Amino acid sequence: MSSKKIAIIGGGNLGSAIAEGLLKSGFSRAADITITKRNTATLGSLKEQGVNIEADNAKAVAGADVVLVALKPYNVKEVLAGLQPVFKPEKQILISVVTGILIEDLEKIVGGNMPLVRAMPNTAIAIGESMTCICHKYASPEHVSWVESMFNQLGVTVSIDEKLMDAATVLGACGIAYALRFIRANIQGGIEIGFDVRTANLIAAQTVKGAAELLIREKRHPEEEIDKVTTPKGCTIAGLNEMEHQGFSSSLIKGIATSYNKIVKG
Ligand SMILES: NC(=O)C1=CN([C@@H]2O[C@H](COP(=O)(O)OP(=O)(O)OC[C@H]3O[C@@H](n4cnc5c(N)ncnc54)[C@H](O)[C@@H]3O)[C@@H](O)[C@H]2O)C=CC1
Ligand SMILES: O=C(O)[C@@H]1CCC=N1
Repeated sequence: MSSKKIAIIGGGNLGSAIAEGLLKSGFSRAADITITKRNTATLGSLKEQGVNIEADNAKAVAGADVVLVALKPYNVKEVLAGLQPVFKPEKQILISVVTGILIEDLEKIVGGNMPLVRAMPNTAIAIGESMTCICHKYASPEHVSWVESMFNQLGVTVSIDEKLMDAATVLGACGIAYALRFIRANIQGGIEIGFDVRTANLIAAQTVKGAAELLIREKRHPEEEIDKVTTPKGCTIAGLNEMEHQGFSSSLIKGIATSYNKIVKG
């Protein structure tokens, strides 16, 4: 368990998920987490678990060892600029999970040589199953090790070059939505061929989990595992080929490129 005090600035979808994950993993005590939001009414569940709920960002930052920014990209610069006098560059670590905000942008806002970390987790962080990509500047090996140990408690972490951060946002963070849409389509198909929605949901989700675990645990390439399922003249290859005729892989690749272009071109 860490004794560092963590202030999460922006208690929305991701900020709340991170607080949930920190509590569930046992990495932080509830009393060591402060989460902020302008309207704190929606943070009741975290409050009940003992997390400090705060509307005043400056107060939260002043009492923190680690400041984790989970604001929307459009208001992050303004909010952080207002907090500049409260930051303690020599004592704090700043972690931003904000899409498209560069370390260079953070540096301009906070000033000084504050340890700066960009992290790109996904919403599975709430249950300790995030894929989190990180990069950093001005962070000592101890800082980096602490940040990695935090995100490792909340899933799997990989260090990447900052120029890949937008790609990480698409593949890792948006990827949760792509995977869920794939599962939803499976559920819809499952209902059409006879299952009730609950059973279809369970079968579709567990099957996707099993497929992912085959890659993660066995370190295999997907096609190697697909070959084991596709009986010659069988139903799997018939269905797979029909999916490809309808543009399955192509639509996913185009969707990924579209998400990426939305980040880099606006
Ligand atoms: N939702 C996701 O799956 C992921 C989101 N991100 C990034 O994380 C950031 C947050 O995303 P979400 O949580 O989805 O957005 P969100 O809109 O749910 O959360 C932002 C929160 O900040 C609060 N807020 C606005 N102004 C504030 C202020 N002055 N002080 C304190 N709180 C304030 C809002 O009320 C809101 O609850 C974004 O930059 C996004 O790009 C990154 C990875 C995954
Ligand atoms: O859609 C978005 O803009 C954010 C970034 C990653 C996930 N959600």
